[in-house]
Amino acid sequence: MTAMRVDAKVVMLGKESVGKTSLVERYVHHRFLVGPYQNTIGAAFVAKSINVGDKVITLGIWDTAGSERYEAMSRIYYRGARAAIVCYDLTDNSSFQRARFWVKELQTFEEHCKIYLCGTKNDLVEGDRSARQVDFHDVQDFVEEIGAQHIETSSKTGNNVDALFMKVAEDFSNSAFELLPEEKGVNLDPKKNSYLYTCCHH
Ligand SMILES: Nc1nc2c(ncn2[C@@H]2O[C@H](COP(=O)(O)OP(=O)(O)OP(=O)(O)O)[C@@H](O)[C@H]2O)c(=O)[nH]1
Repeated sequence: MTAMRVDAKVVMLGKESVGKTSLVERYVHHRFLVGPYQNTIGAAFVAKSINVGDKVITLGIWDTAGSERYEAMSRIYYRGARAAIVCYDLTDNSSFQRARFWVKELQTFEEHCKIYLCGTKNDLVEGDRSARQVDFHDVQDFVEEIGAQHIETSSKTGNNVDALFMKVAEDFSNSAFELLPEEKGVNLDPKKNSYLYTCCHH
C-alpha cells in the first residue's frame, strides 16, 4: 500500500454496457478484454500519471457502475470531480438519453466539473453506417448547448482513447491554478487542489 497524490478526480458515467470499463482498461493497460461482459459493481478506482508539457498530472479515475440500481452510488463518486467522461454507445440511442440525464445531474450539482461527452464503440459504426443510432449532428448541437467537449472512441481499436484522457489532463493542467470560488480567499496553495488517496499497486 502506498499513498498517492491525485491531482484531478475524473469520473466515468453512462448507461450500463456503454464501455466505461473498457475505456479505462484500454487507457491504463493498453488492452481490450474479450469474453463475457462483466458489469461493474459499485465503482473501481485507478490512478494514472501523464506528462503534460513539463508537468506531470495524475488523474484519479473512478469507473462507476452503469446499472440504474447503482445510481445513488454513482452520485457519491462524482462529488468533487474536476472532469466527467459521460459515455454513450454510438449504436444505442437509449444510452444517449441516459448520457443527457447525467449531464443534467452534473450541471445541477457539480458545476465546476468539466464535461466530456464520449461516443463509444466507434469501430462498430466505421464499416457500417447503418449501425449508428445516435446522429452526429444531434450530439454536436447538444454539446454546443451545454458547452462540453465531444469525442468518439473505440476501446477495441484504441481510436482516440489516449487523446480523450490527454485532453482531460491538458484542460486540467491549464485550469488547475484557477481556484474554485469556495477556495478563493481561503487558501492560495495550489497543492490544496489535490486529493490524497491510498491505493494498491499491482
Ligand atoms: N466493439 C466494441 N465493443 C466494446 C467497446 N467497448 C466496450 N465494448 C464491449 O461492450 C461491453 C460492455 O463493456 P464495458 O466496458 O464492460 O461496459 P461498462 O460501461 O463498463 O458497463 P457497466 O460496468 O455495466 O456500467 C463488453 O462486451 C465490451 O467488450 C468498443 O470500443 N468496441
